Amino acid sequence: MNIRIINNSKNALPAYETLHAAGMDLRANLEETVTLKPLERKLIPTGLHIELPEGYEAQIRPRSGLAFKHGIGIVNSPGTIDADYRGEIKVLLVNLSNEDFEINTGDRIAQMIVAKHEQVTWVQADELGETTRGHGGYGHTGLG
Ligand SMILES: O=c1ccn([C@H]2C[C@H](O)[C@@H](COP(=O)(O)OP(=O)(O)OP(=O)(O)O)O2)c(=O)[nH]1
Ligand SMILES: [Mg+2]
Repeated sequence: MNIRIINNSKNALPAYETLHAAGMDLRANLEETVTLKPLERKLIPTGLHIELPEGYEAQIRPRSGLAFKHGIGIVNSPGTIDADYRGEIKVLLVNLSNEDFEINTGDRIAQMIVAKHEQVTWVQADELGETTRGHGGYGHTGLG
C-alpha cells in the first residue's frame, strides 16, 4: 500500500531490511550525538511525518539486537502512531543497562509496523456470553 510521507531527516526513507520483514527500521535524526545514561529516557526524533489511511496505525517497537546487546528499550512500547497524527514520529528510548549508550544520526533505533485496526462502537449489555474460561485469568490455567 502507498503511504504519503514527509522526510525532513538527513536519512533515507525507512525500508524493509529483508524480503518479508514486518517492520521498517527507523533511524535517529539528530544535530549531535545523544547519550543515554543508565535508566535515562529520551525522545529521539526521526524527522518523519506520515499520513496513514483511516483504519491503520503504526506501531513503534524495539529492536531486539539493541535490547539484547545494550539494554535499549522503548518506554511506551509499542508506541502508537494514530492515523490522524501529522507531527514528527519520535521514539522514546530508555537505557536499561548499566553503561552509557550513544545514539548518532542514522542509527537504527526502532522498527515501525503498519497494521490495520478496528474502531468499535460499544453495545451496552447486562451480561456477556458464557465461556469455559469465564473470569479466570492471570495464570489460572497454571504456570508450568
Ligand atoms: O512512540 C510514539 C508514540 C506516539 N507518537 C505520536 C503519534 C501519536 O499519534 C501521538 C500521540 O500518542 P499517544 O496517543 O500514545 O500519546 P498520548 O499521551 O495519549 O497523547 P495524546 O493525548 O496526544 O494522544 O504521538 C510518537 O511519535 N511516537
Ligand atoms: Mg493518545
